[in-house]
Amino acid sequence: MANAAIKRQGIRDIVKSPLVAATQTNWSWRDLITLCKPRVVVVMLVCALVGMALATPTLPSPHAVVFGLVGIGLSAGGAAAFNHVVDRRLDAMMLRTSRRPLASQRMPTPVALAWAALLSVAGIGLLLWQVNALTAWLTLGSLLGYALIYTAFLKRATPQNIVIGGLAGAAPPLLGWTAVSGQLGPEPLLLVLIVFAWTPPHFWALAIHKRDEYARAGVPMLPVTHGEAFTRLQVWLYGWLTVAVTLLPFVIGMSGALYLLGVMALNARFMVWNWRVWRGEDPRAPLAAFWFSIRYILGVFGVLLLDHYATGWAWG
Ligand code: HEM
Ligand SMILES: CC(C)=CCC/C(C)=C/CC/C(C)=C/COP(=O)(O)OP(=O)(O)O
Repeated sequence: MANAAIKRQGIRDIVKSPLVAATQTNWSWRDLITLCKPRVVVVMLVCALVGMALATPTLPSPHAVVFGLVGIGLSAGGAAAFNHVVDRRLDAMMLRTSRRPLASQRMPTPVALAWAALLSVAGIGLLLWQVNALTAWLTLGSLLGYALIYTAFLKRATPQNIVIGGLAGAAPPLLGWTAVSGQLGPEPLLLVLIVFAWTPPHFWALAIHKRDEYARAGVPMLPVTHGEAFTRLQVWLYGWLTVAVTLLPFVIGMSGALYLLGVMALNARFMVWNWRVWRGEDPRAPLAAFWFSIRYILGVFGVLLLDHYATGWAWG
């Protein structure tokens, strides 16, 4: 009886082998959207839009805004789809990611690969054709930075993976800025620095909550390699770094008093959550801090935008 069960299991394994799975077609069009990590990309596009607005004292040209956002969005979606392809086996080992189209084997890998390539070529091509070469090459750098350097190498190699890889995710405000102005400058680099400093508290809060899953899958995230207490301290310290960096737009005169007030209120709540993570007394704090971090980054870019136009109108 036991032998028969083992045989049936074996047959199930053969049926589910990668070769057979590659011919499965029970995926839907919605899976193509899932591959793009749409909610992450939308927040990135908000950051890019703020970069566009801040690049000029007047309103940015609708042409640069529309083609810039579509090009950056397609490229980021393509990068995310490549991440699903590269990580498909790893994603299958973690509950949070196991239902993804490739991890669950409901979509053949070549379909996802073709989709990732199509989005990426369309995105970079559109930026080259309708926006400018600088934005196209910087976007390509971010795409490769996330899809290749972070996903295929850093993620599996070092607990500093998200710190270094965070540079690719932090690029959108700079991409928005160059799409409108065609040039680099200290201001857009400061916007990148804000997202860059925010990434560790954003991600490590979640990684603390998902520590056991990462450990089982063998991914060297900081709570796995250096323990939970050390990671909680890092969330607290990078939280302070983020606070310091978010004050710089006011310090260098890029943003006004409205920004300062807004960002101080956001920083206070952000640090309350990071403090709760650091203390480690509330087991729900890391996940709550992770979700707040998303509202926080939207809030920071929201007040940057509000301040830019409010100050502009006040000056007439
Ligand atoms: C290397 C840098 C980053 C890492 C490692 C990271 C990691 C993660 C992870 C693991 C999740 C959970 C995803 C899920 O369960 O579906 C997540 C969610 C999220 N991240 Fe990040 N992130 C990074 C950068 C960013 C950036 C730059 C932004 C936007 C500016 C961002 C915005 C979001 C949003 C909006 C969500 C929620 C998605 C949802 O609701 O499903 N992340 N991040
Ligand atoms: C062109 C451009 C702007 C590119 C940026 C691309 C992009 C969508 C970056 C997202 C950052 C992110 C969610 C990382 C998590 O990856 P993970 O693999 O560690 O998380 P997972 O386990 O949820 O897949």
